[in-house]
Amino acid sequence: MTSPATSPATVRFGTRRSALARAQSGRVAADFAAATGHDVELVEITTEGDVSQAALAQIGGTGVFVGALREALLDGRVDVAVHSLKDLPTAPAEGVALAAVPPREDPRDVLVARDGLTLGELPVGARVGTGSPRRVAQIQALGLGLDLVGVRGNVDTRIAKVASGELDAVVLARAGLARLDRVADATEVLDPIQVLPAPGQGALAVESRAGDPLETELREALDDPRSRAAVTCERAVLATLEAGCSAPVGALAEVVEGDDGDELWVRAVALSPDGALDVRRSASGSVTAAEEVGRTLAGEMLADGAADLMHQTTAASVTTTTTTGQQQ
Ligand SMILES: NCc1[nH]cc(CCC(=O)O)c1CC(=O)O
Repeated sequence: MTSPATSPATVRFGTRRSALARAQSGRVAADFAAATGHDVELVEITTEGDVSQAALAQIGGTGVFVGALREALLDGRVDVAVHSLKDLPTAPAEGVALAAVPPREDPRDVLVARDGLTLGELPVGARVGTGSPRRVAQIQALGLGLDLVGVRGNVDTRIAKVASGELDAVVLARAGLARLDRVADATEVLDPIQVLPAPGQGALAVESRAGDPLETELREALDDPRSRAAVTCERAVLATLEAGCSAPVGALAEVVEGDDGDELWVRAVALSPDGALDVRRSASGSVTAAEEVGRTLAGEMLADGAADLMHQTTAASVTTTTTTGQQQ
């Protein structure tokens, strides 16, 4: 996929340095090369999120992964930026076009546990690693008495904490394992009825400079309109809730065949950080109105008190359980 001599026609794909990012960008670049005949090249860009050991929340959320790649795109060091779509802030970026959303991987979360265990088989007090407030809240809500432990680091590092016995289990995106050929490490795929994935999980964002002729080429070669509609809907939920990528919000939209053609189905949840309270909603609508469907759904969730939930501290959630909660 890397061409030895850089000709003007070589399209440079920016990637973060992690194994997952390189696998994702490498696949997208290879697919683009196969579809168009362009020479392609991967260019590694180091981001603040890769070098900082601080908790992601303290350095501005997962948006830190995205900013450095976009900078490289805008100043011409690369022609295309590939991100995990769930890491993109919902606010649009000036000068940057979402040229393609390739076909999405299975968006669900998985458990990687010792001894092949499932969530329900883990004993009370078992140590389960995740750095995601969304996963923490939804797993706490199951009432299993698990001890949720914050973890950072790449997929390998997290799984290694189970192998070493430091943790009993970790929760990860199935898509990340799939892209690293490690799905076999998963001991349970978490049902979205219990744990809804992050908006955009399992999908990639392929960005170009806005108006660059490459934008059209990338769309034609790589874009999957159904995947794009689903993530557009999910991100509209997130944006309307005014929740960042680290908020305890899950959303999953799926395109299903209805009597009159494709239909969009979406489920969403907003939780208090401790999972004690939640607001859950679902809706269906036209694929062509994906953003509107998501916005309307989130509007209903806000009317049900979703904003208060997400910003609660643990103490506050205890005192307001009977008044604002919709525990289901
Ligand atoms: N939070 C970081 C991150 N960003 C994207 C993925 C996985 C791939 C994806 O969801 O598309 C992961 C790891 C994880 O959540 O396990």
